[in-house]
Amino acid sequence: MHVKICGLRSTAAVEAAISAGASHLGFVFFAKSPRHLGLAEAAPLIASVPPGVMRVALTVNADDATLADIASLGIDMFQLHGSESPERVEEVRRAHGLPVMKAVGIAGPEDLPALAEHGRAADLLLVDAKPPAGGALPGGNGLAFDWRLIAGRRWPVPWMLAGGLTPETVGTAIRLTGARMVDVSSGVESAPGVKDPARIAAFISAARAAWGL
Ligand SMILES: O=C(O)c1ccccc1N[C@@H]1O[C@H](COP(=O)(O)O)[C@@H](O)[C@H]1O
Repeated sequence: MHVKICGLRSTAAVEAAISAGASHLGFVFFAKSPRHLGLAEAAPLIASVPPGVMRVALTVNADDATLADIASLGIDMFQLHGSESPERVEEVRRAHGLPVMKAVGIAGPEDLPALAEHGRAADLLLVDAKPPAGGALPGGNGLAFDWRLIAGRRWPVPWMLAGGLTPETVGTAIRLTGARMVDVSSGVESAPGVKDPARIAAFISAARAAWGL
């Protein structure tokens, strides 16, 4: 069961995600996001995560000094959510010795080749909706894409489905795409950056039901 709850900013939200059974917790290091954490805010949250739950640091086109500072907090994986090339993904994996999940935005069939390209460099793909042109955030917009575009497709590495998922839609998304891993941020919030424990529990329960667990 692989469910990532992203954009956690408080102890209560971290505890809610863990008690609901999340496998991955995401922490956002991107100043323009309502979910952004500074290093000092993130440190105690990351330290409170029990062994066995993956601590994922989301960054957007970050440089190596920034990535090193974040890695020093004790994370398990980077989620690169900017316009990083496959070469940059490979460089980050080597420089920081951590697995990398690369987000790829999908709006139409023309976006699908990027998944195969990044699948040759990343450890994991995050198949997300493409952000609106000129939008402030490259993700976390609560936008879904047409899941039929990826139905039955496979890539060289494992992949996680994201983009506008909610407790109400995640079951259909899993059934249509065959996703074995899902990721959510705004769909389990009561306001931007404020996680709702009841929606976190409902999301994980709906995903489990779709997987027959
Ligand atoms: O959550 C953010 O603020 C964010 C900022 C910059 C890049 C990515 C971000 N979030 C990620 O986007 C996807 C989809 O989010 P949503 O469920 O549609 O809100 C998710 O993986 C978040 O990790």
